[in-house]
Amino acid sequence: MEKVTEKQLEKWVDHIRIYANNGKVADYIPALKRQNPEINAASFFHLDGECVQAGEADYFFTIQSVSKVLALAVALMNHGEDAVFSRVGKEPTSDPFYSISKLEVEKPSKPINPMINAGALAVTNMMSGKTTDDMLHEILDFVHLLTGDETIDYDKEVAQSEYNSAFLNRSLCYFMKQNGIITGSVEELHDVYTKQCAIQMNVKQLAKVAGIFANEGKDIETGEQLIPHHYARICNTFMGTCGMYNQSGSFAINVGIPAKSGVSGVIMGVVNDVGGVAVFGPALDKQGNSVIGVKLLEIMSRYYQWSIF
Ligand SMILES: NC(=O)CC[C@H](N)C(=O)O
Repeated sequence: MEKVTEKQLEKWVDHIRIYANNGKVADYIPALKRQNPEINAASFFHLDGECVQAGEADYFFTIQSVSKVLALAVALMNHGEDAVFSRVGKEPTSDPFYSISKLEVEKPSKPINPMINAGALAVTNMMSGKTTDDMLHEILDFVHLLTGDETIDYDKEVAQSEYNSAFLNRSLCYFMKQNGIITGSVEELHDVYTKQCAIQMNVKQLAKVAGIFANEGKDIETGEQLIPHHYARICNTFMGTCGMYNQSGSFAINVGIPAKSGVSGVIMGVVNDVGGVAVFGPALDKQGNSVIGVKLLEIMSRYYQWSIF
């Protein structure tokens, strides 16, 4: 298969810039509203270790919902499949990521999957640490392990801004607490969740993380199994079926790779046995996915024939 070259990537990133006009920066988290819609960046991490990038590849953004995949991997490694899936389902949904409706109608009342907010909150509630700091560090330590970069931290301003305004997410938690899906303090859970969403990375670091999911959970340089293969597969499957929220179906048709987006405007994509891709551009479509991110992945998938279908 032809390799992704920096020259080609630069050409595409330049070409898709204009599509940012079709979207809107997320504004329900006040600190995200300030993001510049013109910024865009992309990176591809090949499984032979070569990393190419284009645009503002050193720009740090918060990973937001991409953290849902990482927390899920940690929860699976800590507790195993049965425990995790006793608290969260495995099915896709046509509801938006912040929806509460299925919690009320589904019996038993567990969140439909771990890629929507309710499911992710239930997963974060499974971190083993005793204090909120320990819980956050389980996720951060995992990010450090995958990237090999211990300087990665969270953006305090974005975390605080979401913490101050996340009333809908609190409602999801109270609903789940009433139904025995989560335990403990809702405020403490929010403290951890908003900080995990505010973990800061650039596209190069995130493309490397995606590369590990594309490499059966193994470190790209050393081959060390960082995530058990079966759990990496579960994460990839969730990305493939639910990672783009209620756009996962059309994304599967148009792109056809496991991917996870976040409302900051990031998308992480997994090209199995080939490499990991990360794209950033803060203007979002109606479903909350980066407009230029989706566009770029459509172009790349078509050109390199990445679709798994
Ligand atoms: N789609 C997203 O990226 C959502 C993440 C965001 N922190 C929230 O919970 O609303």
